Amino acid sequence: MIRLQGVSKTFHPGTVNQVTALRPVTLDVAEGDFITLIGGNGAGKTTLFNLIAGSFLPSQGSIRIHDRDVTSEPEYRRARYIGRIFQDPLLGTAGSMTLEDNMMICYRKGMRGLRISLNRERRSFFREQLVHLRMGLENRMKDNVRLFSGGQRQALTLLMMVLSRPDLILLDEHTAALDPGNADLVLELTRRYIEEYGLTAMMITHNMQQAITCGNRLLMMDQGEIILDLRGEEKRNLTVEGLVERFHSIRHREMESDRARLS
Ligand SMILES: Nc1ncnc2c1ncn2[C@@H]1O[C@H](COP(=O)(O)OP(=O)(O)OP(=O)(O)O)[C@@H](O)[C@H]1O
Repeated sequence: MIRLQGVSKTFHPGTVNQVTALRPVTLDVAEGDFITLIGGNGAGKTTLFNLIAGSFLPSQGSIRIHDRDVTSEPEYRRARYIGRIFQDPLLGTAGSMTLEDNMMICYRKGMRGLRISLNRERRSFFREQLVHLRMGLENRMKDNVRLFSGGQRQALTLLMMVLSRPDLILLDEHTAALDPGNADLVLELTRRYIEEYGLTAMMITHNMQQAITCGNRLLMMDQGEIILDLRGEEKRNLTVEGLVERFHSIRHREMESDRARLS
């Protein structure tokens, strides 16, 4: 479904500020893959997401999605079929609009631009979807979203993204800014939606246990390279200690200081 061929990114090339954020990466993502992505600070995870989402152009290489070369397609066009959720729960919803209007925008996007309006039938469909969040939001459809908590907004962002029926979802530490209760809830919803709708997803996390338990494939990055790509039995049998050892045997050094945070 996605093919990155020799994709790299160097910022400020030829200057004293030159940074190689991503060394040439070749990666195939299959339809229905749920990939967890881990790695220390500055490993290149967000850069990889930015390149897939089209936030900037690669220095080298090509990106194909559904067999179409999208290497130079701008971000706003890719946003039609790529959904992205960030750490900041305020980014995914429009705070000054009502909950039902927020949902309608995404629903319309999922209908690929069909001119549809918010009627009784759709309101009741939205209400039904909100009941599944178990946050009581089905009774607050006329409230402005800015009144909601971070956890409620992130759960809503997730639901709205599903309504927009993206081909690929990019989750950039989307539970990291939430309190533990809400983080668990949003993660559980994420897993449920991905499974129920057969979504293709990539999720950056700093939590190694989460990376091991979620998804069907795990990538580990370090210094702009993908150093591990595990799936199937190999992924299922992973432990946090095993992963730390794999890192050590590949890189011949300890995992950086955030090892505690990683585990
Ligand atoms: N726009 C930019 N300009 C210059 N350097 C950048 C830019 N974006 C990222 N970098 C650098 O590229 C490297 C990789 O950064 P990236 O954000 O992809 O890492 P990451 O794995 O997501 O890290 P973290 O877990 O800390 O968010 C870092 O050295 C970073 O400082």
